[in-house]
Amino acid sequence: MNTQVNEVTQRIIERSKASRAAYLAKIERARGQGPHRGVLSCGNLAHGFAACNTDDKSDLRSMTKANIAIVSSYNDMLSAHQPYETYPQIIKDTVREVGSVAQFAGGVPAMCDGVTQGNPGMELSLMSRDVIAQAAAVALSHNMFDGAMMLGICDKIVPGLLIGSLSFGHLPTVFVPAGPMPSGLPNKDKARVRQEYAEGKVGRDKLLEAESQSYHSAGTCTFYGTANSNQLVVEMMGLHLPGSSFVNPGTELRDALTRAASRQVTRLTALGDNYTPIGHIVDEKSIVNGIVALLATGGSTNHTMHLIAVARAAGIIVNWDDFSELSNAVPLLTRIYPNGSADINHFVAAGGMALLFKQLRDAGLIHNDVKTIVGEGLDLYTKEPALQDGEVTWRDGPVKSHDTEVFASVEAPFKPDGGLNVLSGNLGRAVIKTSALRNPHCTIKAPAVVFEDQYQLDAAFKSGELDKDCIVVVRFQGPAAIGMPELHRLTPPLGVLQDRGYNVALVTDGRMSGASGKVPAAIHVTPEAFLGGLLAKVETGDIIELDTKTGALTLHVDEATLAERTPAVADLTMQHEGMGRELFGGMRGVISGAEEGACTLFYTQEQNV
Ligand SMILES: O=C(O)C(=O)C[C@H](O)[C@H](O)COP(=O)(O)O
Ligand code: SF4
Repeated sequence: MNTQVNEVTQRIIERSKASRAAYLAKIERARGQGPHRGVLSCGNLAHGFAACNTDDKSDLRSMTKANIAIVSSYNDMLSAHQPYETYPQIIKDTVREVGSVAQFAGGVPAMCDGVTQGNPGMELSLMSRDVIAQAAAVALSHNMFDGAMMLGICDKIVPGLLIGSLSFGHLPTVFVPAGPMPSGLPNKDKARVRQEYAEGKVGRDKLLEAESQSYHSAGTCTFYGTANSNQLVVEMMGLHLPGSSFVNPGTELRDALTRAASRQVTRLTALGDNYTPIGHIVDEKSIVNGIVALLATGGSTNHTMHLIAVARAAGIIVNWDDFSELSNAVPLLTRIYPNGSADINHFVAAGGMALLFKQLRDAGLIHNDVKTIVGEGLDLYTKEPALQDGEVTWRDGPVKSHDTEVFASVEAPFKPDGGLNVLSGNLGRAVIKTSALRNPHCTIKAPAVVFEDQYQLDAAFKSGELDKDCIVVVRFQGPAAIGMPELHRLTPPLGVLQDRGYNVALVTDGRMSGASGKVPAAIHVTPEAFLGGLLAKVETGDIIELDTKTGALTLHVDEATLAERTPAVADLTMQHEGMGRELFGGMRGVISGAEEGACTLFYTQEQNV
């Protein structure tokens, strides 16, 4: 076992001792005896199966058959989630074939960050993760279930479903992916047309044509953003069937995997002799395994918040120093856009999850003494799924990369580290993803140009005000201010400045998308400007230093000058109304800082006294 990975793991175990023990005791209490519907009154039960057919009713009336909850984030807005429309019936039919019952317990909302990117709706996005967690809990609170299947893929949805299902950690829970769309216009070509549009070289028609060729059918978008990072992390944590993350939708293998997942969850309930609740699968070692895999592949920076919130839901306390130290120990093994030009389908063709598990396991970079939905340890995850007589079987996976331009090796990685750094200094703490940068490190010391919302930057860019070495500061974007939107729409103009040869970087208390990458960005700055962070005192022209070698994020203004400055105050009235934003004021009021996961769900009344 890699020494650094093990040291971080032991530190997390030690830090989480009390909270993890309390969590395990909680889920043991919840476990109860026999089917959970057994504690319901006749009235509760009758309501619970009133709409079922005769067979299901008699099965549910008897306490011998497992009842499986289906929680789905289906909607037509996310290309990734559209395939889920047909899954509940597939699951119900399969579960019935093996003598149990499945009920659609509830739906959860899902926002497409691609649709809302650069628009007011994006200010609901991060908080929607917590709404999804709550909606999953509402679904499971019927307490009719002995197991659950979670249907979710994209950015905030999988983290939300993980948090929600961990609050029912006594239930065996299987996550069910639907897979990426087939490859369309390469992401790099799409990004080039965007920059040409930002420069006024092409019109909307050309831009829309490129975007539509890139995002062209059902399935997850093919860049390695937060959605695909979710799949990889969830499988690494043993909550997917082996190799199921990236099988394309609408294929026979995809449906066979959904049927196999439906059978598998019925084998894990407390009614049998292989009880495996999600609260026992998600432990300190599986969380570390997820972070290691994220780092080894240059995954989404959003997980420096999501995985902290997910771990917290299982009584496990993780922080950015854990991410940073794991990043120092983990080599970068893949080049998938934005960290390269390949897409997620190319990653699969080069070796995919089976090869990733093999390489990380053989190098001792992940813990193999973990529980999964298919048993103890991760050896089965070095296999890959294939069809045999219409059903899925697993065969040995690749032992080496089929394309070393996309998938390298631990012996000869693309970078010796995972390309995720924590910066700190008088401006606070921030994260920066270097795996997608042209140079392995970012060292910039330049004058600040300060904006208080992302839309102000357009005019400055078009006027040429930014045609220089500069550090663009976009503040009052934090969780408490306006819900911490992704500022991914800044990538094309900042990319143009970079291509013009200027040394530019972004510093913000907002966040970027998993698909962002080429422009150095110190994001998630905490404390945020709205809550007294020094960002609020930065003035255009101040010198800021950002250095991933030293980890510095420094405002070079003397203390006396800063003491005389009055912090800027942003009028956020307009950002707090319209597009439903007025409904999220309570969440903004209790949301934790970025390093605590920017989460509203662990707020306790005691905090209010
Ligand atoms: O990371 C993910 O999974 C995403 O959903 C990506 C972003 O949120 C973008 O908004 C969608 O990518 P673009 O088409 O470049 O805007
Ligand atoms: S990957 Fe992102 S852009 Fe694509 S469907 Fe999912 S949320 Fe939308």
